[in-house]
Amino acid sequence: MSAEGIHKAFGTHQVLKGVSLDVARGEVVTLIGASGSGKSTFLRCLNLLELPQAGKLAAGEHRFEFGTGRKAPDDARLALLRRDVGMVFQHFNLFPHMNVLANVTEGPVQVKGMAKAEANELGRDLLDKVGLADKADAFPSRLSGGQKQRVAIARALAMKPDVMLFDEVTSALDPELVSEVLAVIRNLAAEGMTMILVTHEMAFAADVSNRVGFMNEGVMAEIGSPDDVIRKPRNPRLATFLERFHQGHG
Ligand SMILES: Nc1ncnc2c1ncn2[C@@H]1O[C@H](COP(=O)(O)OP(=O)(O)OP(=O)(O)O)[C@@H](O)[C@H]1O
Repeated sequence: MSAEGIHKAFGTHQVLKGVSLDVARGEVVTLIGASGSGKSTFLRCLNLLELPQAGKLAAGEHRFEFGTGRKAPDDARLALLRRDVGMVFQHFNLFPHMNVLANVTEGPVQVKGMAKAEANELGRDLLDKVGLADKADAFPSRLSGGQKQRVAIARALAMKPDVMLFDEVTSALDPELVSEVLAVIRNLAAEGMTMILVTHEMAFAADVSNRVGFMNEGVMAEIGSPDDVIRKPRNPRLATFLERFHQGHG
């Protein structure tokens, strides 16, 4: 998928100042940067949870262009895009009144009209994939945060997206639960899923990403291999960010 020249302002606050990103099929790209640099906003622009004021977006056969005088895309087009560009959030937002399997099958049944039996089979396969085969009948309130987040990942995968967006999906978890969620993402990467992640897990980012982008004050200040961006940064702002980061997470 690709985004070109994405601009986004909230009121007078220009949060994204022309951000571009091209992600190849099967590629894993991680976005890092200080709090407020625009990482989440950019990610949300990639499936149009936020509508940019200017820029272009292309994902599979979906094409959008934003700018003065252009009409906002209608809900039907947005829904079609979001089928193909799945997203997992910091907070899992599971349906509390549905068991785990129903949470996973809700999308395929309601949005895609998949037959219940087929959806259940798909849902069980996906729960198996995220290590929760034995939790199909459990309700979300009985799960740990790490388990909830793995259900949320299975739910997003149930739509068979071409691209997955992960927005700080381990930030709300107790430290001991982080690795089980990262392991699921790592497996998806190994299977060739195209993914764009925002994370503060720097070692994980260095390990799993094909490329890492450093966002600073609403621009993509640097993008390159994990070696160039995380391990041997040359950009002084990036070096300062990483130094502060390591001090804070020492
Ligand atoms: N819906 C909104 N309305 C107004 N301002 C917003 C909105 N969403 C984000 N912002 C502002 O945009 C700026 C960038 O936020 P964003 O969440 O994209 O940053 P971030 O780099 O992801 O930071 P963090 O690492 O803290 O999540 C912040 O100043 C934030 O307050």
